[in-house]
Amino acid sequence: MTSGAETTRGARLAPPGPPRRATFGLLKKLFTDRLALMSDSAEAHGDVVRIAIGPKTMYLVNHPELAKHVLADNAANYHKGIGLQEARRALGDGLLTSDGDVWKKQRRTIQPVFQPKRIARQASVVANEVEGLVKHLRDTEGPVEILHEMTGLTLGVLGKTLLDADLGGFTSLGHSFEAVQDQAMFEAVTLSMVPQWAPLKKQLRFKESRDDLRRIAEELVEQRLANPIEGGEDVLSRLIATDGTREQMRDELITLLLAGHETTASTLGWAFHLLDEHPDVAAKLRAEADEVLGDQLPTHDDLHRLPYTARVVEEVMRLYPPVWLLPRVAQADDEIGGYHIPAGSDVVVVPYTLHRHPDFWPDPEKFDPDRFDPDRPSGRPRYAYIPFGAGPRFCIGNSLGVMEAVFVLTMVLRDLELRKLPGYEVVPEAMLSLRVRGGLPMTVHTRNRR
Ligand code: HEM
Repeated sequence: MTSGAETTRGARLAPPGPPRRATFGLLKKLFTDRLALMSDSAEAHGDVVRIAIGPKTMYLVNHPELAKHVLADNAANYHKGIGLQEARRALGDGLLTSDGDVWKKQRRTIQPVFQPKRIARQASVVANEVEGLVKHLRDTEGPVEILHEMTGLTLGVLGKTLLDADLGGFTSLGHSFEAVQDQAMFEAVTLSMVPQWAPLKKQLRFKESRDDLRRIAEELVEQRLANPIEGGEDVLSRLIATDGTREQMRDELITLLLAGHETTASTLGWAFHLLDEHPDVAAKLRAEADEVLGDQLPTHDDLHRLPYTARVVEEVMRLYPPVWLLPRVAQADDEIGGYHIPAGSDVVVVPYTLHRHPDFWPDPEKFDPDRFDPDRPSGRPRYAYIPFGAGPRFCIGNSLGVMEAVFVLTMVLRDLELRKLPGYEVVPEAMLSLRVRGGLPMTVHTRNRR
């Protein structure tokens, strides 16, 4: 049968999608170009696409109203899916990967750490960390690898803001997280058909990295147990106060560090790439930084006074949403957009295609921060833009991530000029998060401000 709708369970229709005989081509794309797989499927088959590859059938969701159905209205019917299930081997039952009552209890425990007032109080901590980064970049001779720098920064910020701890000594953290993610994605794209005991280099690297993360998390827990903070509001203090097992505390810590660092670091990597490509946007952002910051560090109140920088961050996350797909598994039969979705199906909401849906985004490939100008009414539905997800699983750290990204861009552009190495090709790599393949080397020049 071709791309037209097929019939399952009597008269109820399955969504359109590539025919079964396309399996080989689909597998190849799944392995080598997952973004093209998503975009081409949406273009060819529309807002709900059925993709059958070998034993797996996935349903891709590319429309705001249907995303709302899966993520919010009928969220109880959907548990976490492809990629995240595999990541569970390293993350255990932390907030990102758990479901049901385990997730609810953990969310209640962690939520207070992310209360807006508490995050606002962390603004000076974030600004100080970014100031350290700017100094370091200024003092570095030769090109810097920007993604590596952003990873160091975002981990440092998480340590200080969430854990009240200095992660500077744990230099392997960034690499270990990368290895764990690589393996989760590898298992997802090979449809978990390669046994975990197979002595592949990737798998060995995964085990070493997982052990490294566990060792670091356990050390942090032990340190805090030995030196408790009376009435501490940080994640470690809260986890300890709720009497979780050491294993739960360890898994939750690993989860928060993973969820909180790579997403923000990727956003910043893409931002520096796009600003390099669009000097007019960089000039506007810089003018705002000069006017609002002067020679000072930004404060939480300044966030409202940096609207253009905030729009740049929003537009970066539209084009390159760090979490480019939101995988779920249907617990019971459902209907999405009039199509039948059997229980047990993999349903994947795709922010990458939603954010480029031609019905909601004119000239979708264009980098245009002013799309988010509140004076330019867009008529866009709320769920056309979901970089932080939606519904009960909405990102817990969104305001911290945005504050960090805005502070980095405003402070770095005020003081420095970063330029991509001539001829360096920037290629997206769609892993658990959407990053720049092979990193982003840039040269750093001190800016003459007056
Ligand atoms: C630009 C930065 C960020 C982006 C784009 C982002 C994006 C997301 C998205 C899309 C989800 C939903 C995943 C799903 O529904 O399957 C999510 C969940 C989550 N994020 Fe973020 N995130 C960012 C920053 C952060 C930060 C700074 C933290 C802090 C630790 C964090 C912690 C989490 C956690 C723990 C979850 C799971 C929440 C739950 O299921 O209850 N994120 N994030």
